[in-house]
Amino acid sequence: MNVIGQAQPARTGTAEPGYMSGFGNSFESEALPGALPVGRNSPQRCAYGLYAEQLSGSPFTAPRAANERSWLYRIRPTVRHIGRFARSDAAPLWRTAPCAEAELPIQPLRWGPVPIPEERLSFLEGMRTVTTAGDAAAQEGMAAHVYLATRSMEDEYFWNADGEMLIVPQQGRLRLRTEFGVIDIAPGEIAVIPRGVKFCAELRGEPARGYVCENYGGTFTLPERGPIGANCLANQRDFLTPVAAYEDREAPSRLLVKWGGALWACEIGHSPLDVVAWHGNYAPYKYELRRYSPVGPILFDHADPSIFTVLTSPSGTPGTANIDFVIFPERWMVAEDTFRPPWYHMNIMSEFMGLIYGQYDAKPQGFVPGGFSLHNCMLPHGPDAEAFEAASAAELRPHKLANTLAFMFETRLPQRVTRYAAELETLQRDYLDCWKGLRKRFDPTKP
Ligand SMILES: O=C(O)Cc1cc(O)ccc1O
Ligand SMILES: [Fe+2]
Repeated sequence: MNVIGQAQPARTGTAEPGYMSGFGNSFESEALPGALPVGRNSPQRCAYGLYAEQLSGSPFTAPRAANERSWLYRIRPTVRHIGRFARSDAAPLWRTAPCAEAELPIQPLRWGPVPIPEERLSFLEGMRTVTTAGDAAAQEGMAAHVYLATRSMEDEYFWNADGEMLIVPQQGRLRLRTEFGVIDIAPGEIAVIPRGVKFCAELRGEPARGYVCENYGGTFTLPERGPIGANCLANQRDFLTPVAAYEDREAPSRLLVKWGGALWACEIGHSPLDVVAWHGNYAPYKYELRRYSPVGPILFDHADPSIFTVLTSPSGTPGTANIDFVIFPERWMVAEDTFRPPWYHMNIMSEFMGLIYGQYDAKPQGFVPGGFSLHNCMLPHGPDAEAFEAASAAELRPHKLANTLAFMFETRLPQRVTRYAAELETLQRDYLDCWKGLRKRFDPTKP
């Protein structure tokens, strides 16, 4: 589906969000009538004196299904949105793989939520890396971050050359002003900002906290549905991409770029969010996680959590994800003669989990909203003793797991913990004790 966005008057940092629906579409949108060239990408002279610029998210020669690019019609080309770059320490706790600065004993790890400080922190300044995996320069792997934001970015803009950013708010709403348009997100929603797309993050009310998966590898896409068919899980039409909205703003501004694991900054005299029209399939989007239609066991057994995959970042090996973004949403539990919570598990993939709200069935205590856990490659995990006892004794009536939303960033690559995470006060040094109560129950005389 292609939708031409509503024409919007020229505005300066005040545009309200408007969206087009679909996933991976060839979208087109213009904020001024006729700004988008018709039937061509590079006219000799663009309307309104705009410059044409292509943004390539895949190599030119990527197969059609994985080929991603957009054409942007803008007030200035990006070469005029940069100046003399100098290293910046604006995000001192942001780390990039490979990063081997800390060593914790191998074991399952869990942290309580990081308190939001009084200090004024922008979305970038408040980025704290918890784990890194792979190698950003090899374009594989990921980093899991927590962000804490107590102020809006003002006349500050950012692009990430190292990866795309999947933003998972846990508390507080954000307005993301991007080159492609404006996206609002709140807890329960996610947004994806592709690699190279300029944006700034503003608070919409209370201070914000959430998680970010920085994806160095293949861009997130929808998983195959296989025998599930054409519907359910994350449906394409529920993904929303913003309509064009530009800023024609002349003001002393700072542009920050994360490139090669380092943060760089330069001073510029205007907003780089100056795209008046654009078309293509490489663009930011948002998604309301409550729209996810879960499919699961309706007679017996607990299916692999891959049935709850929202987005997947492919690696070169089919079926082996660079990252799976998986959620554990509200759902009915109906399986008969079944231990319903997650089973005990060891996995070649490495599992970073977070909780947006509610309670997670395998960990009724200790895993709290805003907290996170890491069950790394081939390290055991599973329901705590309390969850095991309750699930083993429960009367198996249909039961709704309501008001709960946990998620997992699962990667084929082991995740290394940063020094920040290793030294974090909320690291639960007694995490292993949650399984202590799993006493020996074996009795060879009682089949
Ligand atoms: O709880 C976890 O750590 C994740 C998880 C979920 C699930 O449904 C099955 C196995 C598993 O490890
Ligand atoms: Fe697991």
